Amino acid sequence: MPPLAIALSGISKHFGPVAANKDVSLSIAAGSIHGIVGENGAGKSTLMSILYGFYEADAGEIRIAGEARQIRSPADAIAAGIGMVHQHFMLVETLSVVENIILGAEGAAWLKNGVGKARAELARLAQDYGLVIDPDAIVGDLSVGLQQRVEILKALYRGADILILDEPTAVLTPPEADQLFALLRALKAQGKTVVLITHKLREIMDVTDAVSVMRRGEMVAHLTTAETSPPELAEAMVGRRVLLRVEKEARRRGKPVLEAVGLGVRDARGVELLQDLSLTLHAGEIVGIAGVAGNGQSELLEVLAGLLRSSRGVIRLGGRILNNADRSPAKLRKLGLMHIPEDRQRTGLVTAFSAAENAILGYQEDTAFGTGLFMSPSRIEAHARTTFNAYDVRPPDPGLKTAKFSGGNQQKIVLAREIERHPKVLLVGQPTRGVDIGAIEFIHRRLIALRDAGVAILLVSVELEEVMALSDRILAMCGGRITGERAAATADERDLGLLMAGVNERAA
Ligand SMILES: Nc1ncnc2c1ncn2[C@@H]1O[C@H](COP(=O)(O)OP(=O)(O)OP(=O)(O)O)[C@@H](O)[C@H]1O
Repeated sequence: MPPLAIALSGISKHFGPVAANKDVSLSIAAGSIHGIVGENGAGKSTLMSILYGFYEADAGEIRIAGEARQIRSPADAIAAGIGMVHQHFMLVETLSVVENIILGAEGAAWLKNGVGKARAELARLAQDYGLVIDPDAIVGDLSVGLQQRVEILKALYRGADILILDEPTAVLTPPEADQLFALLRALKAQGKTVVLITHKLREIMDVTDAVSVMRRGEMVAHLTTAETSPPELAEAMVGRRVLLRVEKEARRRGKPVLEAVGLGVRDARGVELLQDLSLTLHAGEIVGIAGVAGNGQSELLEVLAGLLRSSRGVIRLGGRILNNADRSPAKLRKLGLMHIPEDRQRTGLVTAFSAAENAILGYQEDTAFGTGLFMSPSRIEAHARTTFNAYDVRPPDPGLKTAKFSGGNQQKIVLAREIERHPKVLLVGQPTRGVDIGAIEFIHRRLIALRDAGVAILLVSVELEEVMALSDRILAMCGGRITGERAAATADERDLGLLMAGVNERAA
């Protein structure tokens, strides 16, 4: 038997009435890449937070490299050789890479001699793992992929032998994800142990040696990756068979509903983020946007949703021209244009509010919930209970603060709110980010049902597979422009990849 890097036994953790971990045991071989999968709210992050000392377990034992350890704080975890890369990075954006890496590790002396030592160490790590990065770059100026690299370097700098990554690819573009996996393999080759939480079964199959499955707080399966398959994993996670592809029938689209002609958007410095962009959304169709993140897709959604002003161009909704003043999100909602924003934490939710309040955010003036001082808490709560049951939000507790829900369940609260308001036009950004596969299946079905009912849907997703599966038409974007259009039924990945890089072979 190879030595175990991590052996957890009998770990339990309650949050009030919620049993987030129930008598969980987990063994991870040293020098392996070990995946952890499970539905939203299954308890994956909680288990890893216990291992990293954010939470203390109610019961159970932690052994690291064979030795029983009390881990009461991240400092204890770091001392035990554990590093963690969180879903939301914990870097100081105004500091440089090297400053971030030594921050907290070197005490007050870092100003004088810490930097020199850290530079040498960074150069060594760059050499060993191909982790090239400019030590003097300001972290806030780096892409998300590079910021994640800084987090990994930070853990390695502190001597981590075990690296935990919580949904690391949720925020990465596909090429960045490939680079990350190359790095994880290099870490493994050097004898490090990697724990990877992800919802993407493709990633589990690609990169892990073994995988553990959690369901409703319990560990339900430990499998060798080479001996399992995505359908088997999906079934173990969800407790039923999951359809891993989208089923939709061809439909004839209706009249144009939303039209944009010659749209332009500039940032504060005058840089053009959208250039001369035109598109038409028809009733009963899903138009997908394919593009590498950062090529104007986010701005397109935001300008159509009234969150960003256009510098030029015309937007027509239901045949009527809307000027900038007509286009506040509240006015657009009244006209039947709903928006599921890409970033649930920043624009989708107020996480300090209760789940019931978030479930009506933006629609609080609906008289169904009472008016003004006479808002009806019982009606708001009943509304939340109904939608949470329909969308399987866990726990289905309207009074719980939204920050206390797992990421995927927060996403479901936003989706339910916008989808169930009977939109005419639905703008959707990253609908399944951080969402488990059972819920993805459900969300995809809801979107197809909306389209079949005549809703015009614009879909932005970094998952090209999702864009190809859901859309009727695909528009590729590069550099703030639309570089080509394809019917989804005949689109192929290579051709779309070229369009996303700005090359239109068919037009050439
Ligand atoms: N600080 C907290 N207070 C109250 N409840 C919590 C807290 N943290 C987690 N929970 C609850 O514990 C359960 C497990 O959550 P956890 O974040 O571990 O799930 P997860 O498997 O990581 O989910 P996801 O895939 O959506 O990230 C959920 O029901 C969640 O609402």
